[in-house]
Parts: sequence; C-alpha cells; structure tokens
Amino acid sequence: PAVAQSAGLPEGFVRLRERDPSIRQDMRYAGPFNFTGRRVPGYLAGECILLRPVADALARAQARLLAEGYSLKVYDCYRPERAVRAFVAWAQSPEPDRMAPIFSPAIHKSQQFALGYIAKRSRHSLGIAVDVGLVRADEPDLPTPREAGPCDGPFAQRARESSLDMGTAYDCSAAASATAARVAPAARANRDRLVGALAAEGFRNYRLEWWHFDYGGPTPPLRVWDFPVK
Ligand SMILES: C[C@@H](N)C(=O)N[C@H](C)C(=O)O
Ligand SMILES: [Zn+2]
Repeated sequence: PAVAQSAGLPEGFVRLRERDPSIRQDMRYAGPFNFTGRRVPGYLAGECILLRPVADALARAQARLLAEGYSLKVYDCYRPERAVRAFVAWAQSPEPDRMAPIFSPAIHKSQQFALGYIAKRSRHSLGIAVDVGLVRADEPDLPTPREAGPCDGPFAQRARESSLDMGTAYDCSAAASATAARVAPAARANRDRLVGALAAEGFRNYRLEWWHFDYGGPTPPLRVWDFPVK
C-alpha cells in the first residue's frame, strides 16, 4: 500500500516503522553496543530508513515469515556516508579495540575492510541494503544487549538478540558468519529460512555475512546519501 512521504526525509525514503511496524528494530549503530563501542556519527535515532521499494519488499518478506511464525529484526538500514567514514577512522586509529572480544575475536580491526566485513562504499548508503535477522514471532522483544561473549562462541554465551540460533551473533567478523559456513543444523535451517524469504522478494544475500542483503529490484536512480538518521 502507498504511504505518505516520511516527514523530514529526502523524497523516496521511508521510515520502516511507518511502513511495517511489525518488523522488529534494534538499530545497533545508534547506540554503543556495536563493534566501535560508541554511537556511530550520523545516527541520531534508532530508526530504519530505506528507499520505499526496498521497505515494501521487506514488508512482503515479513508477511511471508509471519505466516510461518517468524519475524524479521533489522539491525542496520540506510547508513549515512559519514558513518562509513567513521568506520574507516575507527579501523585506522591506534586506540585499542575494546569490543573485539565480542565482535571480532580473531581478527584485528585494521583487517576489517580487506576481509570484506565492512565496505568503504557501502550499499547501505544508497538506501538499498539491510542488516536483518530472524526471531520467533511470539518471542518478547529483547532489549539491545550490553555485553556478551564471543559472537562466534556457543549460542548461550553470544549477544542475546533472538531466541533463534543464527550460527553467530549479528555483525560478527568471523568465518562462521559466511552464510554457507558449517553451522549447527538449527542455525543452518534458520539461515536458509531468512535467505529464502528475502530472496523471494528480490534481496541478494552477501556471502560473508548471513545478515546482510542488497535489494536488486527496481528503485529510483541510486546515489550515495549523507543525511542523518533521525
Ligand atoms: C558492517 C556490516 N554491518 C556491513 O554492513 N557490512 C557490509 C559489507 C557493508 O559495510 O556494506
Ligand atoms: Zn550490512
């Protein structure tokens, strides 16, 4: 269904909450529980913003999943370009990586871009990419975690973000995050369900990250954006 222009956003963008309030949101870069350990520049609010056709496609995938007892949960959507610049500065800074034991147990932050876990020209800044996980539709909304064990460790010790085991926690810079990596059978089934529901609506998964999807359907002309998330 058509929705009115989202107030304060450039034409063509919509707040996902207005398009589909049933999709859960835990926008990690708007607070300190992410790999940088700080709120990321450009995120003034924990709001998922996307180009309208992308939000529409996500809402269709959500309808598909709700019918099976599952729900989507988004962690990042449109990403201002200044946030990407902040990721580059973070990776290059000599400051110790306090969050490494949680988000990147085996790699140094200076390797993040070369290994493909963060992009210098991210499709998130075009408004067509989404970081999204799967939860059970009947599980209570979990608060943003404040601490956690290693993201590729045992399910019970990882960040508490879903009752479903996805094989790693969100934003885990580790080999087990690759969508086709060998993971427990339940996690394999959960990844397959997520990829299947999104692929059916035009999203392509990024092979190194089970949670990252780019929309491949028709959109308005694409460009890099830097308006703040609010
Ligand atoms: C940083 C992570 N959440 C992510 O989105 N990675 C891809 C590669 C990106 O930065 O576009
Ligand atoms: Zn992503």
